[in-house]
Amino acid sequence: MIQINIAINGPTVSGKTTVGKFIAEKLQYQFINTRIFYRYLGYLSYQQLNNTSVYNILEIFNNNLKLNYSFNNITKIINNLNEEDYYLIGRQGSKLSENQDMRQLINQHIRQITNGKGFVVIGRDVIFNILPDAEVKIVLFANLDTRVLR
Ligand SMILES: Nc1ncnc2c1ncn2[C@@H]1O[C@H](COP(=O)(O)OP(=O)(O)OP(=O)(O)O)[C@@H](O)[C@H]1O
Ligand SMILES: Nc1ccn([C@@H]2O[C@H](COP(=O)(O)O)[C@@H](O)[C@H]2O)c(=O)n1
Repeated sequence: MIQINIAINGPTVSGKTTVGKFIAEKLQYQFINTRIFYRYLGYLSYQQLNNTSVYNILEIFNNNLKLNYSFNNITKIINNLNEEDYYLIGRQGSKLSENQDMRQLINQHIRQITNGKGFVVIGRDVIFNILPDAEVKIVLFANLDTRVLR
């Protein structure tokens, strides 16, 4: 069967993960949440004794990705962190995500992974920046009150 890529955008708590995983399971596609790569940047930065030197982290990140650190490997590392570390690397990832070189590297990496099709990719900038050529694009919306209740 022909495979495609499906990109899902939407604000926080709009249901991207729930819907994305559901679709991926139904179609037997692979699921990618782009945030994992930003958290991984934060993780590497912490491993380097909180060294936020952008080009140092960028090089390590690039080398690790070349060593086939797949989305699943990275997800395992991140999901095994305790709550405090998970929070800290999120903040660090957020800081580093302001760097355009970092964003380009992550975006390129995601494009490479998904080149063979058969992926559901969720995140803030998936539709417009990462996979503008995805065959199916979904923008999820839930109003603020609903999202707060969730
Ligand atoms: N259609 C829905 N109706 C009710 N609750 C929902 C619905 N979709 C998702 N939820 C609930 O809302 C919460 C957030 O959902 P989800 O993690 O899928 O959102 P998200 O957009 O991926 O969020 P984030 O970007 O913050 O990670 C979860 O507790 C989920 O069970
Ligand atoms: N597509 C994305 C995803 C994430 N980020 C940045 O990473 C930080 C960590 O992600 P969380 O969704 O887990 O908070 C986040 O704060 C963003 O700064 C991004 O830039 N683009």
